Formats: sequence, C-alpha cells, structure tokens
Amino acid sequence: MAADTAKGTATQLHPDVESVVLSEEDIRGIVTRMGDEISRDYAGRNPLVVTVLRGAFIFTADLLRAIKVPCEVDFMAVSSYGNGVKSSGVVRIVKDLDTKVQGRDVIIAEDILDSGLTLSYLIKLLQARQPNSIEVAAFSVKDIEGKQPAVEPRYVGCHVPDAFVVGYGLDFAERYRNLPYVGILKPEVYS
Ligand SMILES: O=P(O)(O)OC[C@H]1O[C@H](OP(=O)(O)OP(=O)(O)O)[C@H](O)[C@@H]1O
Ligand SMILES: Nc1nc2[nH]cnc2c(=O)[nH]1
Ligand SMILES: [Mg+2]
Repeated sequence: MAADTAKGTATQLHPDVESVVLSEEDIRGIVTRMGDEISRDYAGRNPLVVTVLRGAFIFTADLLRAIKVPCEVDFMAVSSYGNGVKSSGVVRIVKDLDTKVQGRDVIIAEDILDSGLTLSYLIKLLQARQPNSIEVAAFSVKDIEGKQPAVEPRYVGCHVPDAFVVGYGLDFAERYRNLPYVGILKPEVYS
C-alpha cells in the first residue's frame, strides 16, 4: 500500500507500519495553517521558537518556514520514553537552551502531546525563567478516551488515535523518524 497516493508520487509504506494516519499532503496543510495562525498572532513581535528535540526537529524545520514574521529558534533536548512505547514518568533534560528566555515570547514546538508529562514539565521549567509569554504549538495531540489533556496547546495541528505512532520525527527506539508520513506502528514490532 502507498502512504501518499493523493499526489501521484506514491511513497512506499514501511512494512512495520500498520496504517497511515497523516500523509505528506495532510502534514503540509497542517503546518501551513499553523504557520499562518502564528504569523497572525505574533505580528510585530519576535518570538523564540523552542524546539523539543529530538522528536520535534522535523516539525519545527517546516513550521519555521511557514512562519512569516521574524522569529528565532533554539533547541532543548528532553527524553522520557527512552526505547519504549510508555513514558518512564521522568523527564530527563539532555540539552538546555542557549538563549535567555526572560522577557521573550516563547513558543514551544512539540511533535506530540500524549500523557502531557513532557510539556507540563517544560512549561513549568520555562515559566520560572520569566518569559513575557509562553504558548505551545503541538503538531499532534493524542486522543485518549476519558482523559483530558494535561496541557491545552494554543496551536494544535491535528488529533491522532490512541496508538503508538511513528514518522515525521516520531521514533520507536530511535527508528522511523525519517518516514515522511505519520503512521501507526504494528504492535508486534514492540511487544
Ligand atoms: O506527552 P508525553 O507522554 O510526555 O509524550 C510526548 C513526548 O514523547 C516523545 O519524546 P521522547 O521522550 O520519546 O523523546 P524523543 O523526542 O527524543 O523521541 C515526544 O517527542 C514528546 O516529546
Ligand atoms: N513515537 C512516539 N513517541 C511518543 N511519545 C508519546 N507518544 C508517542 C507516540 O505515540 N509515538
Ligand atoms: Mg521518542
């Protein structure tokens, strides 16, 4: 099966992927819309986009090019899933920002909001550095039945089902980040 048939240039579906949730074309539309929203809201300002490595590196690269107002970018690396499909419950800072956050309009760019642990932790950490404002741009939010997200991002790209998804920066044990689409990983790969 092809992962992106709409364009005619079909991408081959990875054998470990059960089904496609977002095609390359879907992703392009989502990121363009998010860039437009941010450009409108931040006109006349110079936001600092904080990329949450590693997962958000591809999303941020696309989002920055969709933002039409001057902006800066810096990188923070955190990890809580390690090589598994369940959060360890502990967010580990692997790399901190080089840029001063005090007085800045911060936009945290995240690839996925799942349990919300990572974003809750980051918001608290960056709030303590006294930014002028802090908002979240989440490319995807996982819909978990009966559970309200712990964080409400100002900018939401899309909702994904309650399954372990990979691609477009999202990994399992560091693999699949390079898939140009987002798909559900076959459970037999991790069970
Ligand atoms: O809402 P949560 O349950 O906290 O999950 C979301 C986080 O999990 C993933 O990061 P991971 O810890 O796998 O590190 P990675 O970005 O290096 O893959 C993802 O990139 C988010 O940052
Ligand atoms: N790759 C990946 N990382 C996650 N981190 C939290 N949820 C997910 C998910 O569904 N996929
Ligand atoms: Mg990961």
